[in-house]
Amino acid sequence: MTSTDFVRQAREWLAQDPDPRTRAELEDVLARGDDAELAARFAAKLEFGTAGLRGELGAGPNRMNRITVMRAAAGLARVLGPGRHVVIGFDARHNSDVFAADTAAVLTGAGLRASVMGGRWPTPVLAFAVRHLGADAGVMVTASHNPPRDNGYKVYWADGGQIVPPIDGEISAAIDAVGRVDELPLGDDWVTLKYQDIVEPYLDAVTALPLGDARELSIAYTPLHGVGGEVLTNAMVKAGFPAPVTAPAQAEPDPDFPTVAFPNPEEPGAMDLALDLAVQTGADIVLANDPDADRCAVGVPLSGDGAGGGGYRMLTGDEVGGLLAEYVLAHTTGDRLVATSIVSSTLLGRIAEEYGARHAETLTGFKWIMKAGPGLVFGYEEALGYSVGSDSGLPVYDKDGIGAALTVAAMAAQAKREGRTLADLLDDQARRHGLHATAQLSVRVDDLSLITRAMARLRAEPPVTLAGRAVESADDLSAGVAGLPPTDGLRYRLAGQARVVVRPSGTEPKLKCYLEVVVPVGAEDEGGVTAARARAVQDLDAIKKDLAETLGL
Ligand SMILES: O=P([O-])(O)O[C@H]1O[C@H](COP(=O)(O)O)[C@@H](O)[C@H](O)[C@H]1O
Ligand SMILES: [Mg+2]
Repeated sequence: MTSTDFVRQAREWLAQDPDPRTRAELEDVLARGDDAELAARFAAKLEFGTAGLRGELGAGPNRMNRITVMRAAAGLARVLGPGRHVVIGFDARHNSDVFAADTAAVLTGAGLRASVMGGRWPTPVLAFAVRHLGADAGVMVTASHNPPRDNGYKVYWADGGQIVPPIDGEISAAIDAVGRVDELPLGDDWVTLKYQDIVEPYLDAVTALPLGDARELSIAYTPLHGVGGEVLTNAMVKAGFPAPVTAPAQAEPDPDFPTVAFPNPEEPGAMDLALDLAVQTGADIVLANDPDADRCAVGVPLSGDGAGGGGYRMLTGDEVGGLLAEYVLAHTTGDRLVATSIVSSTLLGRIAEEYGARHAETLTGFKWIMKAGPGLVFGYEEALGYSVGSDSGLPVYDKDGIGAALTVAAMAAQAKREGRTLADLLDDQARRHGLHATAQLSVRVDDLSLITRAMARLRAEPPVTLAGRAVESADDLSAGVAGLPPTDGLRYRLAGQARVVVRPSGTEPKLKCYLEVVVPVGAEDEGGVTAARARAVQDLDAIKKDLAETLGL
């Protein structure tokens, strides 16, 4: 396409854009004759990725804006049809409330029913609401943990899980068939859901999870400037825990996330304030939610006696996933399924076997984990996402940072009562199954083509060894392996039970490499778990270093 085509498209865009800010921005791009900027906005469009539509705010189909959102809502309306009921939630990001109202206006204008959250509540509240209200679909306006300039649109179906193929494709096709947004009929008769209509029932559901009866625990917490604070605190108090001490500078929702480079507990530095707070208050554990509170990060004291004076370390999502899996399996009965993604730890399979439960692996993304099969009582992924269930099933068919935080607190309080810590429970698991240690190498790029080229290079010249370990097998996930749908990714199995998966992120301009090593735990007089941990760190670092060189990014 030529720059003249993009100029024409930009003018058509301007003629229907209801937002004066994006109009002014696009007028400026046109006035400057910035062809590269026009192409970045008009040469592609946002597509449903790992977690719905997600992208930078701004004018054009490849950006999040009122037109993109109204078109998405119109597409959704066409697939669902008149009379159907959609629940809509939104976080505290720039324009999230406007996008939620636009969605409700388009849906009701098309003859559907819409219920809109009356406050900026967590994503799991929306996921819960879809099932609780018996709605046909849900929309959550959020870009989760992305930088402040981004926003996004998660779509849920009647089962309360995020959409997967073929429904996402049907909605995309319906979006493509939408004409001008200024010709869409708009309604204004939607229902506003109050706290007691939906957050209260959500709290009833998550506090009904098996949480034991130990409650003595001091928690340092941060919602990372997102929407988790109020609901998490209320959930903890309702369950009988002391209210967590929250990092004051990050307690209230703020779309600019001023104290962190990236509002993602996985990113370096994001947990600093919460970790400082834990040291000051001598907390037993550190908890964090990502800004839409569907993720949960956990930190534990470094010193063996559980006192915080020696500082804290953040657990990996796989460590928390392993602990939660065992907790859920110990508190449920019957034929149970636990699931994780292919980029997460293989330890889950071992734990499942120990408890006589079934185990499944899915593609990355909670939308897939929730579709793992019947009898699912627990799902998790390394990216700090967990859905915790009980004998009566899962309260939320998506990851739930609040339900996970409650369960982690219950586990930590029970351990504390027994004079132990979560770190001790991790050591127990390592002794039984070998130390399964995971790490991530993630490279952020400005130019997405660097990722495409790196993947192509790996396919053309697969590594033969990594950190001195032979690559025993290489799977190209784009061919669809082990019955999984095809996806862009490569999986290497290395000598000595190590594994590496490389894939482009579906939510951010990043290439992600997921590493796992399994280190046998020797006798205590040979150093036991401590020695195995030291060895795992060395092994993971060595693989990371070699991989970084191989990628050349
Ligand atoms: O943003 P969230 O918290 O919803 O999290 C989303 O993105 C994560 C990272 O995905 P990717 O590796 O493709 O960037 C996924 O693991 C997760 O399932 C998805 O819901
Ligand atoms: Mg999130």
